[in-house]
Amino acid sequence: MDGLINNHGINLQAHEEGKQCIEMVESESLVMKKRSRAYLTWEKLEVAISSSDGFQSILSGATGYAKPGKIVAIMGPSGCGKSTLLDSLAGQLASNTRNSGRILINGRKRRLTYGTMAYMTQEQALTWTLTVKETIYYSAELQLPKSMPKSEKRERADRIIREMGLQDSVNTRIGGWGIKGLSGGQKRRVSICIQLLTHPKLLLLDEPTSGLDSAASYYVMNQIVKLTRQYNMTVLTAIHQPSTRVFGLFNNLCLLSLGKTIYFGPTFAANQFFAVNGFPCPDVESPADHYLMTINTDFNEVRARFKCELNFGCEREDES
Ligand SMILES: Nc1ncnc2c1ncn2[C@@H]1O[C@H](COP(=O)(O)OP(=O)(O)OP(=O)(O)O)[C@@H](O)[C@H]1O
Repeated sequence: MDGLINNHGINLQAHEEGKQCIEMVESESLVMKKRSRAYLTWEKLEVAISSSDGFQSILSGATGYAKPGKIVAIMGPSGCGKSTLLDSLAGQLASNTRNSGRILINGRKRRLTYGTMAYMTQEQALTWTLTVKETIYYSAELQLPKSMPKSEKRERADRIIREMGLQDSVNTRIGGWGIKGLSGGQKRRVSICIQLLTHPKLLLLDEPTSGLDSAASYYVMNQIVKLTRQYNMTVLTAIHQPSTRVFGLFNNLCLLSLGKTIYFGPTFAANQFFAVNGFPCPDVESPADHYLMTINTDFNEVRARFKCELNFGCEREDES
């Protein structure tokens, strides 16, 4: 890992990889070859909300990329802008916001439409009284094209149910208040199944493991990793305090704090990045927890050292 981070604290590998990714997707010939995949880049995203004093920034200069077959984890303290980043990428910002910046798919500005993108928000609603099978079959009926034969829709639904490990619960009701049904982890998996029905090239997940214990979180994320590779999907997921095992499943980390990118780069290099910049990671169970703790407790120091203005990394104030 030597040479990964220069003395400005810039994560060189991530920087290079990001530049290459942007160059690659902007090459027309490659776009043609890779058109069934989604290379996503976002540059200098700004989001502000209208308030009584004008506009207040909630996302500032966010830049990053995501590649097919890989998962980007978006992490950071509560309220740092994870959902806002996902909403921006999905083109689903609330009407009281103002935004700017560039979002490119395969090097081009385009609307993320049916079949290209699926977005599982935190408030995914399921109908308590339906069984798993009914839920997925109805969703397939609603989401898949009218021209697709019913038998094909059901085949696809059955396969996704198996892939998310729900085959033993197909006849169980979703459940809720007063109705016994699925566990929290199984409900999250049903929600993910619904998003996967259209075989999206780009999958955005907002806290797919919220409320789950570490074993259930690992199961859910591991299934997502397998499907990401199998279908060559481009996946971004916001996640809170993943265990070391879950953290190890991600390819890239986008760490936000107060709407700014503290780190963007490979998960394996995050530890070294923080160590080089004066925040050595002690021998803790979860390095991801350590980064978050650092940001939460030493926030002023982190802000003083990092200007957080550069793409794909941060620049140290004292060396710029
Ligand atoms: N449409 C909106 N109107 C007003 N405030 C908003 C809006 N969208 C986001 N915010 C504010 O912007 C900040 C970032 O919100 P966001 O939901 O992106 O954070 P988050 O990192 O996803 O938080 P959590 O981890 O708790 O889900 C919060 O302070 C939130 O209250």
